[in-house]
Amino acid sequence: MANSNRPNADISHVYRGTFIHSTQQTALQILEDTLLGVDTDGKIAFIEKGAELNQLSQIFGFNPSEVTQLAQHELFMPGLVDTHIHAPQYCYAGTALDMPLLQWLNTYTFPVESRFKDLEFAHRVYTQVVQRTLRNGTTTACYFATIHTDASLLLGQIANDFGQRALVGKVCMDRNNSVKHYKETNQESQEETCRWVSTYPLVRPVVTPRFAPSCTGALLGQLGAIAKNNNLHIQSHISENVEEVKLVKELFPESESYTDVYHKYNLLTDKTVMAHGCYLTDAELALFRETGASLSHCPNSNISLCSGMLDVRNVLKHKVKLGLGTDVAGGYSASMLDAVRRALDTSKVLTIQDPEYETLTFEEVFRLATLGGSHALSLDDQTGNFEVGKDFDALRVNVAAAGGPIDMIQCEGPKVRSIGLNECAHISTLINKSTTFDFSFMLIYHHFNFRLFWKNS
Ligand SMILES: O=c1[nH]c(=O)c2nc[nH]c2[nH]1
Ligand SMILES: [Zn+2]
Repeated sequence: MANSNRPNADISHVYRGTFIHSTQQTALQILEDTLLGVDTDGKIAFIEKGAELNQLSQIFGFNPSEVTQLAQHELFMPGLVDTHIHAPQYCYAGTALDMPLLQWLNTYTFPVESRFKDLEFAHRVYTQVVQRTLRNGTTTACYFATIHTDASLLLGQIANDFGQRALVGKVCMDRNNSVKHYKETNQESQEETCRWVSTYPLVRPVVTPRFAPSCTGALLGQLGAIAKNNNLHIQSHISENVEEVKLVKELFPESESYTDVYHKYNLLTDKTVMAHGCYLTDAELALFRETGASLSHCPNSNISLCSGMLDVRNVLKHKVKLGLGTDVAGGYSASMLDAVRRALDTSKVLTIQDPEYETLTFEEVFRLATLGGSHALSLDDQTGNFEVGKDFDALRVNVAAAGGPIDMIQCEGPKVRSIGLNECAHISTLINKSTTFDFSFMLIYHHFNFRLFWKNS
């Protein structure tokens, strides 16, 4: 029995069945007939083989008859981590994808985001995006809100009330020549960011310069200082599209690169997550590695806005922390399952272009959507996989749910012990299972308390 267990823990729940997750060493580990104990704080107290039941029940003082046994077609996987999503943009997700980034922002995004001054409207959209992402299995989300502090506070409150682990950023921008009413003065942006970070005790506030083109150097510097003085997370966008990279060169001629702009203003730290990074050079990736900053790969958005394709293999080679993001509404789907599929598609397109290119495996992308995301957000001490001491932040997936999209097909021959993407696979596969979320799925999330959500919602 592993000596990392916590025998003094008060056990509130014990589960027995199949658990799948990633570790640093193994992209996908399938643990069959496994026992997992959760303490009264919602933390994992032990993970052991089913055969150890009697011994564990004595050590931890629980009754073996109270163990929850998963059915044959069920499993637990870690909650999905969306490292980059714009909550206000959920209201137009799936539309308005007919322009490249900078024109898209001016034409659609800024006018829509300016409406979030209206708290009633914000409440409606934010409730929907939190409910939808939870139903899709996203137990941790790193949100961009808008420039409006009160509406951003509301998003944090809503995520907290629904039990989603959320990092939320009040967007900062003191530069916007196209939609003039959707920007702040430098002073407002600074003062409102300070109000934002000091008001919210429950949800982690993130310092959020929208991206270099919408902030003056002065504001970037002030935000870097606020983050440093309060030890806060930072999020922004970087090197998403060619025109944007060119614009940054023009706006910040003194900087060596786009990455250097953020670095100069102390915005690259081990609590920074930057979305996209499609056009980062090796030298810029080395700077990410050096500073501990991470990237959020948002493949749906990159394709939908015709921005580019991230070379994930190269990012991993540079040992830069990497998670996946939906980037709603540049990405049209609020599902991390979709992000997994698009990440694989992009990797395969890179292989089509260059047959020598080492395509990502499904297992590697599963890890990006779970452990990789928690690592990218510096939350890997709390979530991302099933390790003793972490929160039991899990999805209980039932592939055989009545009315679900998966057909269970009995077949002769060797038992297939794998998970994958294909909705028509012989053996039900994990990612297929996750598409049953709306039908069958029970989300168990021990964040603040033990809670159970959406059984057969
Ligand atoms: O995909 C994106 N969505 C946005 O809202 C945004 N703002 C700056 N850069 C951005 N990229
Ligand atoms: Zn974005």
